[in-house]
Amino acid sequence: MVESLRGLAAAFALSFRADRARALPFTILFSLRPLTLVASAYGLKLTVQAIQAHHLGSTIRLAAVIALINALGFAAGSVAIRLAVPLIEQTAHLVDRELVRLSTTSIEPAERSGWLDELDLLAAERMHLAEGCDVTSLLIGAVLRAVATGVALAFVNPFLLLLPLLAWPSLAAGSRMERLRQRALTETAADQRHARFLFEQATNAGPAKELRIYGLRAEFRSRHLRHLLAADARLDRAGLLGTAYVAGGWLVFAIGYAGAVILVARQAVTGGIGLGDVVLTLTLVASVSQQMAQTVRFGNAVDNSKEAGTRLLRLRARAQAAEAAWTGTLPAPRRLTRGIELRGLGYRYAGADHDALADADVFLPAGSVVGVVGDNGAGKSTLVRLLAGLATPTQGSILIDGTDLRDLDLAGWRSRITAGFQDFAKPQFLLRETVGIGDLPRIDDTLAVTAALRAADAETLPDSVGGGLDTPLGRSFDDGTDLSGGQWQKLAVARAMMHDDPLLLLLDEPTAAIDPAAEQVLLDRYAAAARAIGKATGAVTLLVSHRLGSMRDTDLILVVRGGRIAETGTHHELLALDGSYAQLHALQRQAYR
Ligand SMILES: Nc1ncnc2c1ncn2[C@@H]1O[C@H](COP(=O)(O)OP(=O)(O)OP(=O)(O)O)[C@@H](O)[C@H]1O
Repeated sequence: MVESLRGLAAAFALSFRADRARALPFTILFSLRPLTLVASAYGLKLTVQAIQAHHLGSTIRLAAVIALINALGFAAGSVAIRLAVPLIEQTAHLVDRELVRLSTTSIEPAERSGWLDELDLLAAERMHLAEGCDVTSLLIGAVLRAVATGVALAFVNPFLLLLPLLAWPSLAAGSRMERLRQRALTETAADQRHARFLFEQATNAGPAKELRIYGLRAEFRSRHLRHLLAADARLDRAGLLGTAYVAGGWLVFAIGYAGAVILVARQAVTGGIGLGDVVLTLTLVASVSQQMAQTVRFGNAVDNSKEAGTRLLRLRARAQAAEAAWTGTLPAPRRLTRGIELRGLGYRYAGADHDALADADVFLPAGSVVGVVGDNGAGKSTLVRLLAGLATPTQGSILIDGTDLRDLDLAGWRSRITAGFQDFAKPQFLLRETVGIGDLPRIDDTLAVTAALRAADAETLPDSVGGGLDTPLGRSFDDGTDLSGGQWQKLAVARAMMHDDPLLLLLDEPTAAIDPAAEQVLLDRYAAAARAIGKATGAVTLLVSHRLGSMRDTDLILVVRGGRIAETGTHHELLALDGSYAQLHALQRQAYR
């Protein structure tokens, strides 16, 4: 209960953060507006009494006051609605910014798939968060109206106070219905995610090609449908059960409503109350039922916002906990003098039954270029993630010139890393920015961008795309130029060359999309640049690759197998060892002969 109220408060607070100037008057107007209905019913009672007493002056004055109250209520309602639209839009923008922030937390929570499911659900519920202020004001208004109605009815007959209580089951049923729906949504998140990924694969130009060639359209359609149907069936079951609860709740209220009308009619006939009280009671009782119908309808909206707000708080807490695991504050060294040591290093993903990396003990000397090879799933990318501080070790440690990486300030360490990945980003920016973001302060430094492009064997790219460095890249621009996979990857490598004083250069399969001739040129240039940087700052370069040809000139090679570092040495030492590296090397030589 407390947790879900905190969720609603979090959703409510978002609107105040997004647009306080609109949120405050909106909340006041929308919350107080329902009170005008109770005030108007009370005015009606006084008017009937004035008519019965034949006071024309009082009757006219009271009628004028009722008209004024109603006009105020109407005006408050229309101003609030005008404020609501831009307020919800502004809040939705803030929610989007928060979603981007959460999905790019500096350290990923270890349980990544659960984390991604929650993020997906929150993205789908973004409008429930954006409407947090709307529904909270509605709730405050409903509570104020219920209290005022209760007080007015209690003066007529204290038993009438039971009526709002009898409305409770239908409210509780509405909220139960929403909880059932939310549980069903959480339980079907995996099916919905599968369905969405299959849909994206089928509708995305690149992957859709394979679907056509392999005749997979029917297979994809049936798998997509299977996941959708599984999710729908579970949601339908929750919907049916919820509807049964709500119908039961309404039945209880209908019985109470009939009882209230009979009670007041009896009291009036026996002379217990006057006509004014009858009018007051019937107006308020009718309005209670109307309010209940509205509250059940909007009760779902309140529950939706509560759920979305609770999910937001949960995700914030998980992101915070993951980031809090990194407590270091020491600045990164200006240069590496000794190197990087992996001491008993290991990592196990949350929920996994085995270590992705275990007992890694190896020293990477300052200024060296280190190659990492191994089968798919051996643990190479996990090592890269640990070195980049994207995840924290679950075993052992990484020592940077003798200092535990976790004792270093994360942002400071990251500012001294460059990285190029196989699954590189395709930012929809100008060409110069696509490279320049590798070192944000120098995003517009033409000389630095050009040098980085040269180091990535991409110096001719700006001219070949036609618009030079200022060419907009990507399909999100009207006049944007899309690049080939290899061209995008060269820009990712160029980004990794923007920094001029890194301590660690990470390249995880940086040339997978690049043709062999261009790959050799790129790796030669990259290695030359990396060695120059290594001389200046003692930087260690880590190159993950399946192509052993690119390992020949490295200073040290780590062969990773089944999450362990199985062999270490130079290319020649490993060939002489005649182990798995030598076997792989022989295999690749045969393949390329
Ligand atoms: N997010 C994750 N959650 C759970 N397990 C994961 C996750 N990412 C990777 N793993 C597991 O960790 C192990 C090591 O994966 P890793 O990505 O480090 O391998 P890799 O050597 O880089 O493989 P590849 O050459 O295919 O890129 C694998 O068994 C993989 O299934």
